[in-house]
Formats: sequence, structure tokens, C-alpha cells
Amino acid sequence: MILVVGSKGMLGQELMQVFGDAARGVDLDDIDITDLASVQRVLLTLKPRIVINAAAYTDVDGCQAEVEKAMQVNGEGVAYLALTTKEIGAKLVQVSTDYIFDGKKGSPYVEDDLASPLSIYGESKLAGEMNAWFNPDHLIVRTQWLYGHGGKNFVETMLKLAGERSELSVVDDQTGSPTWAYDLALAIKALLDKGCGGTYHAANAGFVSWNGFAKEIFRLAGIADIKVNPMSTAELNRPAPRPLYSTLDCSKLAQDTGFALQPWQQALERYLELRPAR
Ligand SMILES: NC(=O)C1=CN([C@@H]2O[C@H](COP(=O)(O)OP(=O)(O)OC[C@H]3O[C@@H](n4cnc5c(N)ncnc54)[C@H](OP(=O)(O)O)[C@@H]3O)[C@@H](O)[C@H]2O)C=CC1
Ligand SMILES: Cc1cn([C@H]2C[C@H](O)[C@@H](COP(=O)(O)OP(=O)(O)O[C@H]3O[C@@H](C)C(=O)[C@@H](O)[C@H]3O)O2)c(=O)[nH]c1=O
Repeated sequence: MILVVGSKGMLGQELMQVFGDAARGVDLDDIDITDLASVQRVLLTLKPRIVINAAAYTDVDGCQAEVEKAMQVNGEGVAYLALTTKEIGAKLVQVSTDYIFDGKKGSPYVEDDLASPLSIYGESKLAGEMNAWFNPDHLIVRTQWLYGHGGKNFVETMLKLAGERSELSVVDDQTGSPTWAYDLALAIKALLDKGCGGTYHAANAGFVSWNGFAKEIFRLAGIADIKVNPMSTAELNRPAPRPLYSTLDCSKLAQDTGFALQPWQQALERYLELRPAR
């Protein structure tokens, strides 16, 4: 059995869809990953073969203010999962982020590039990656700019704002690859099907700025009566610094599994098509 921890989250819900009957899900009502006794109770009872950790504290600005919570959920929680999965002979899949990089490389990041997080969220997720190594049988999958059904995300925020305003300012100096959580779940399945371990990057193909992403969301959603103005990250002045260029090179994933994520525009189009039904 595959245990999805954080199964009610945005990625967790897609993992439950993709793995179907092979998966069982737990979330905060059943397990608190910051509590070793809770992790041991659930894992020693259920004895999964694989644990996918999709639980995290993902509010990037929130992490900047709540450092201890960020380190506990995104860092220590992973240590507890790694130690306990090792104890029961299970594999640990840890989901991580482009925000472990500083965005100064100027070209897509490969798995071995040096991590240098700018924010507390990025630091806590890097701590989580390192803690995953407590279980030698681990798979770390880094992704970025996720959106999906049933989650708070940029696509849903833009569509909501379009109903309230006629003009928006969106940053045009941060570049990344918007990634559909469903496609990421398929990539994780492909990696597990091939028995892969170590670190992989998985994001939809191509890249864009948040501003360009917003414009494409409105174009595909048929929303013409909204103006999207450019804005710099400095002008937006959010509490947590973000990397300016953090696209992920996903060729290792393609080489080792034969699976490549579709271009981000196609994924977004499909997501918007399916959205009313979900
Ligand atoms: N969202 C994004 O843009 C990106 C996300 N990622 C990574 O992908 C993974 C999935 O992210 P996403 O689906 O957006 O996350 P969500 O925030 O949507 O879901 C996380 C889930 O974990 C639960 N959770 C929080 N704390 C604990 C805890 N202590 N014990 C057990 N469960 C807990 C949350 O419950 P509750 O809601 O009640 O707090 C929620 O159900 C994370 O590792 C994230 O860092 C990587 C790159 C981009
Ligand atoms: C709502 C809004 C956002 N923005 C900007 C702020 C930010 O730089 C960008 C996206 O906003 P978000 O709050 O969705 O971004 P953010 O929380 O930084 O998203 C990140 O989340 C974590 C969990 C990750 O791991 C990252 O890969 C990334 O997806 O758009 C505007 O410029 N105008 C707006 O009206």
C-alpha cells in the first residue's frame, strides 16, 4: 500500500486520484508529522510499502513570520517520516521546491546544482530534503508553481480577482514553470514504477513570468475585460524574497522514466476544461 501523507492538500488530492485503490490517504486529522509518536503510531499500524509526503506548510510569507512552525512541519516532520519509514522498510517520497535555489544561475537548475534558499520556506524545505536522507531508500521530487483542483493557488486567485476587478498588477520579473499538480502526480508514479531513488526535478515544460501566466489564464478562460499590468517584485514588496529565475531542468526524469511533463500551456488548458466538473 502507498500512504499519501497530506492527502487533503492540493497535490495530495491528485496523488489519491492517480494511485487510486493502491493508495490510502492521511492528513492532519489522522497524523501530525511534527509529532514522532503520531508518525510512529500511523506508520507502524498501517505498514505501507511507500510513503509519499505531500504535507507541508506552504504559505511562503507565513513561513517568514512563523519560522519555528516552518522548520517543524517542513524540516523536522520529514526526519520523523524518514526514520520511521526506514524502521518499517518503506520508501519515502519527499516533495520539494524550486525555492531551495536563489534563482541567480540564469539557466534551468539541474538536480546537483547548489541550493541557496532566499526565504524561510526555502530553508525549511531544504532541511526537509536533507532529513529525507535519514532513510537511504528515498526519492526527492522538486517541483514549482503548482496549481490544482481543490487548492489555494495562483490560477484560482487570478480567476477570483477577475470577478472583482477590471485591472491587476502582476510581477513580470520572476520566471518559472507553472505546473499542474495532476501532471506532477503522474511523474511521481512514473518514478515509482521505475523504482527510481535520489533527487529529480518535475515541472511542466516551458517557462513564463507570473504576469505572462496570468494573461494566459485569462485568455484560455475567455476573460477579455481585464487589464494585466506589469509590476516588479521590489514594487510588490512581499515579506519573503522569491527567486527571480528558478526553472527546473527535467531531463533526468525523462531519461530515467521515459515520462516528460506536457508544456505548461497545454496543462493549463486541460485544467481549465476539467475545472467546472471538479
Ligand atoms: N504549492 C506550490 O506551489 C508548491 C508546492 N510544493 C511542495 O509540494 C508539496 C504539496 O504542496 P501543496 O499540495 O501545495 O500543499 P497544501 O498546502 O495544499 O497541502 C498540504 C497538506 O498538508 C497538511 N498538513 C500541514 N501540516 C501538517 C502536519 N503537521 N501533519 C500532517 N499534515 C499536515 C495540510 O493541512 P492543513 O491545510 O489543514 O494545514 C494540507 O492538507 C509540499 O511539499 C510543497 O512544499 C513545491 C513547489 C510548489
Ligand atoms: C495575487 C497576486 C500575486 N502576485 C505575485 C506574487 C508572487 O510573486 C506571484 C505568485 O503568488 P503566489 O502567492 O501564488 O506565489 P508563491 O507563494 O511565492 O508560490 C510559491 O509557492 C511555494 C509553495 C512554492 O514552492 C513555489 O514553487 C511557488 O509556487 O505572483 C502579483 O504580482 N499580483 C497579484 O495580484
